[in-house]
Amino acid sequence: MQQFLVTANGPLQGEVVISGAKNAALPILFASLLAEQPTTISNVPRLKDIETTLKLLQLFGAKVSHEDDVVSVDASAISNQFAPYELVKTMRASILALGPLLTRFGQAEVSLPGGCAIGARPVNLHIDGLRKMGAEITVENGYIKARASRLKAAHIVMDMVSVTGTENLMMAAVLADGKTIIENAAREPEVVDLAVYLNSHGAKISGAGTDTLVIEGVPALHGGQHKVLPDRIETGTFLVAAAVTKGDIICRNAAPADLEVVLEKLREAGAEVTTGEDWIRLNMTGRKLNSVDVKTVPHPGFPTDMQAQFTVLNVVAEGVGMVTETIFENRFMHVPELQRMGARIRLEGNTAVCQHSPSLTAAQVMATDLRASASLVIAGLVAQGTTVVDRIYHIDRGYERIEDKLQRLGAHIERINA
Ligand SMILES: CC(=O)N[C@H]1[C@@H](OP(=O)(O)OP(=O)(O)OC[C@H]2O[C@@H](n3ccc(=O)[nH]c3=O)[C@H](O)[C@@H]2O)O[C@H](CO)[C@@H](O)[C@@H]1O
Ligand SMILES: C=C(OP(=O)(O)O)C(=O)O
Repeated sequence: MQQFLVTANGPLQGEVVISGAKNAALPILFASLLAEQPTTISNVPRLKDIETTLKLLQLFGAKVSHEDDVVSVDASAISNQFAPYELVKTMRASILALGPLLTRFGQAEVSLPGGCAIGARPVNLHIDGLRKMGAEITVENGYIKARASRLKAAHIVMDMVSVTGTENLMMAAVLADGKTIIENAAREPEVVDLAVYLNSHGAKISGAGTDTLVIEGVPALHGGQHKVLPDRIETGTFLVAAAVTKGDIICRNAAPADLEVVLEKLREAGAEVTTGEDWIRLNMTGRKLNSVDVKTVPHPGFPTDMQAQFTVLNVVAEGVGMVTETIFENRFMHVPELQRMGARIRLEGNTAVCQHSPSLTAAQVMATDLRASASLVIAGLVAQGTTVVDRIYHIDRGYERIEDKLQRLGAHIERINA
């Protein structure tokens, strides 16, 4: 089992290159199952979830090559449509195999997914939408079994905004017979990137980035190329780390437009934030960090995947900051761990009331999910002593070489085999 040892070493300074977005690369890799010719995807981050996805694609019979940040997939000869529990259990996004396999091959059997244990995370919206498109679906022994000779277009109004739910139904609709309309669709940049990928391979999707998607079914997708958009959550995580250490960093290969609300909150917290087309600079030198209230909502609101990092920001900042989580019912697992480091946080329902905690002290803490682990590393950057973060396999699901990137910014962080 690996651990991180993190010791405070003053302000983060320098430049960090942002990787491609995990939550865009994963759906796009599953979308490659729809194409009858080879597809090449670049700016793919090197992450555990990506490795798992590539294994799944190979299991289905796709030919896959992966060099640096470029993945090529040839899904012309898929031989089976079965996604087993052993691979699917670690990764939420594996549910995204369902739509593409079902719509192209008329059948799919996919284990119910794992991923971050931040709530119940049902997949009823995925199943209901596919049923509306004519699929016969049963859920037995932890597996979703779906069949349909050819999916039919439908008018789907989603009960809740769901990112992967929208993505699954959009992918299914691409090869369905007729024009599908998805209302109350997710507007996240990663949904837009998936639509761009699909359209560049022959799909006919309009409305991506709004809450209504219109998808004109086509008989087949062809090959092509795509570059994955930058990871806005990785970017935001480094910016918060710079803010709490009173640092001055530049994130390169970033997408400032996808992070507007987070950048606004960082400015409200007292940071000087400047942006160019593909870079963001955060300068906190000699400035006072103030607490900020945040409430998680679907895009373009404040992202739930930045909530844990802002919880730490509020503990370090002057004042009292309220962090309200409205998307997931169990996304405060970082709070008890931060409390062990001296953080003054009180949970009131779905709000964490974060008080300025004059001195955080190092402790052995346990990563419970991806962004919770990132928040513990950030806390370690300002705590007195050496923080030991356990179970860092969670962080490896979503951050590419986080310790190398932090080290280059001057942080003292080391990966050890415990
Ligand atoms: C791989 C990926 O892209 N993961 C992201 C995706 O997760 P994911 O797509 O799983 O999250 P959703 O947007 O689906 O979840 C939003 C809410 O809807 C609920 N829900 C969802 C589907 C469903 O069928 N029924 C249902 O009730 C969920 O339990 C949750 O309360 O969006 C989340 C919200 O921005 C992010 O935190 C995750 O990082
Ligand atoms: C919750 C997350 O991931 P997943 O949906 O893959 O569990 C995340 O990226 O913060």
